[in-house]
Amino acid sequence: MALTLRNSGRSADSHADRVLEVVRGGYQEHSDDVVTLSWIRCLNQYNLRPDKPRDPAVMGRVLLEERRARHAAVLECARYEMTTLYQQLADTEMAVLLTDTDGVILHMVSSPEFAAEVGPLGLRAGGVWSETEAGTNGMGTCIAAASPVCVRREDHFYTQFTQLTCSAVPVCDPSGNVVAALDVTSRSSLMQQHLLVLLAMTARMIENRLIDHQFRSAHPLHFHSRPEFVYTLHEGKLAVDDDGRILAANRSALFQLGLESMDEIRSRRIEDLFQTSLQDMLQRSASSSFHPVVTYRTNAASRFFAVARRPAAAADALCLPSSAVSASPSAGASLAISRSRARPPVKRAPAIGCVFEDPRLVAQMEIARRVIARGTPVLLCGETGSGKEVFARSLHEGSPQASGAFVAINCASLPEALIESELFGYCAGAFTGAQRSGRRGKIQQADGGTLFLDEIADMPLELQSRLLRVLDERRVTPLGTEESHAVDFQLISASHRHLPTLVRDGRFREDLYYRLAGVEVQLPPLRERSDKLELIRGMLATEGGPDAILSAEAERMLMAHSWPGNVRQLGHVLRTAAALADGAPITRVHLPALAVNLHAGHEGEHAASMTGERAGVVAATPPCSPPGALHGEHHDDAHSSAKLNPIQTNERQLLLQMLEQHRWNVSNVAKALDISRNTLYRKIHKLQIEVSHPEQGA
Ligand SMILES: Nc1ncnc2c1ncn2[C@@H]1O[C@H](COP(=O)(O)OP(=O)(O)OP(=O)(O)O)[C@@H](O)[C@H]1O
Repeated sequence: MALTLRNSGRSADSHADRVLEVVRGGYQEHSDDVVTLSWIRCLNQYNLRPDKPRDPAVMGRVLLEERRARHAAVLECARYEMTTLYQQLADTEMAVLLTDTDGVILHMVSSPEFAAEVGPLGLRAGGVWSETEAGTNGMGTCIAAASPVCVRREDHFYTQFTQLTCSAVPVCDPSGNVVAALDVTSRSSLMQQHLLVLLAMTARMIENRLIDHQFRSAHPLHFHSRPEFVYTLHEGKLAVDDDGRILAANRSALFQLGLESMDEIRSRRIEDLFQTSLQDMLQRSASSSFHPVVTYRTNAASRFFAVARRPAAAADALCLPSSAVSASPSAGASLAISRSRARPPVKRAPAIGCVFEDPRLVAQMEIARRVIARGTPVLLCGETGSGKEVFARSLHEGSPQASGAFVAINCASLPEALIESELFGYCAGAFTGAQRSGRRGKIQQADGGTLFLDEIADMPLELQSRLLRVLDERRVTPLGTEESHAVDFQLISASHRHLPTLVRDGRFREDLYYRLAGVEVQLPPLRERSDKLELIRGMLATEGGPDAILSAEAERMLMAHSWPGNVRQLGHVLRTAAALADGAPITRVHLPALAVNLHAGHEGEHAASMTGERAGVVAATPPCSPPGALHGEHHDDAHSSAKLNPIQTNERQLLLQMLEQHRWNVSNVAKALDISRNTLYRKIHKLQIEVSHPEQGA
């Protein structure tokens, strides 16, 4: 009943009246609705009045820094995960926030524009969002209720926050106590269920990192009832001392062992839980190259797959290169290592003949450069031959690790059995046929540089979990040895297949997908690139030699072709044409493969784009413009977006795409984006989009 009234827009004149009516109307007695309970606390316990809003409370710099120092461990473990979450959500009108248990914002990730908009509300570092200060809100209510919450617009206690929607989850320390709230606050109230799942996953990653961070001198023990879940976010994780006593456990460990709280597991021995000892587990794990080994629950038939390892601190002392040791004296070494080596980005000209002038590509490159410099992995998607590897090399060359190696591995071209040793390397005598001296794997070769995993969709499932672990821990363990090595590399992966579909079909790990796709770059197929002419001319010089000349007719044919094989096919055609012309200008007779297509005209274009769709290509690049006025819009688009910054250019493309999808009906687009028409018009104006199309059905 309270819930119905709370959500009703008709039964009270204003938001504040509605809050008062729900709380005082006697609906609260049997309510277990988290928001109603929070309203009751605000009014009855904290004496807040929804009709008397307070000025936002914001902590001064000195006090904030003191707090940050006190919460240094959780902050260090959360920063990277928060940035990754922000990039995955890819919404400029939202912020990812972390508060301590007093509701003080310790860290916030958002666009500068959104930060400027919400700063006056107190949504910034130092802002105090406890329920006692800010009434019902995502962060404060999550802490008060010690559970995940979603506080949509009118769920807020104070009217001034009803433009925002917040979802938040608690983050626990290795003792199981709530130490922080992780929150996403945005203008949109859509997809909150989905968001809560992502937030919970991010909180689990932070909690797992906290265990590693706090118990570096303990043996980590990873386990799950299914072997493929070991080394993933779903694994049970224990920290065990030299005597086999359990010091800490993550939530999954408690759940799988059927225990309720940390108190039930702390100080128990491995033998109390499993039919094995720590020493036995360490030995068997080492001889299986750290693939999970079978063990059973003590006094029960439940079977688990587990791996035990030496403490990270001991392994560091043995394996870290001296530069890394001296650069990271703190306990958080594995996190500090990658930052300690950061070098300023090296600006290099792209390789000769490498053309990237399409504004979308330029914007994508700019974004990719920025994130890879901060250690975030980049996933390149695009049709075969669209230039993913060329893009990856170019990205590496302009990155802080450009002086390191660019190490590429094609997961589709290696036999499954070889990928593992190629990636992780092996020590002397690891298996029959291994080189006597052992071999450094590609991951170690990429240390200090960039690892490029091409056709990542073809990586076998078992290896996906090992790769995930390397990415989480930034350490690699070659086959046949127990010693792990700290590694610091930039990761770029690529696929022409639609990874979310493979995830849905259970053929690709979801957690690895999210790990790889820190930022997802969609490379447009050649037929959609606005720099096609520059590419043709640039590639003619590399493929045909400096003397190769194109006749106007040949250039027209090349421009009109639909290029199902993309840039690679263009290269072949130009090479063949230059050889056939033998120094004379290239004409129609030197392009026999294209002659048919010229007459086929638009049919060819359409067929090609359909082929792309059938092959499961993600439609994140704008579809080919429909004929007529909209076509003109796209040409204009390329021209005017040159004045925008890369993020705005990207935003503009997305908005154009939506406007086209909704046949330029601004009202429908505003509805789909869950913003007002005025806000949308302001955006359209800011992003220099000309709306010459009359609204249809508005
Ligand atoms: N921007 C570019 N400028 C010049 N040449 C390019 C460009 N992009 C791609 N090429 C050429 O096109 C060919 C294919 O490029 P690349 O191997 O990067 O494509 P890919 O998308 O990685 O292909 P696959 O999906 O088959 O791995 C290469 O020979 C490369 O030289």
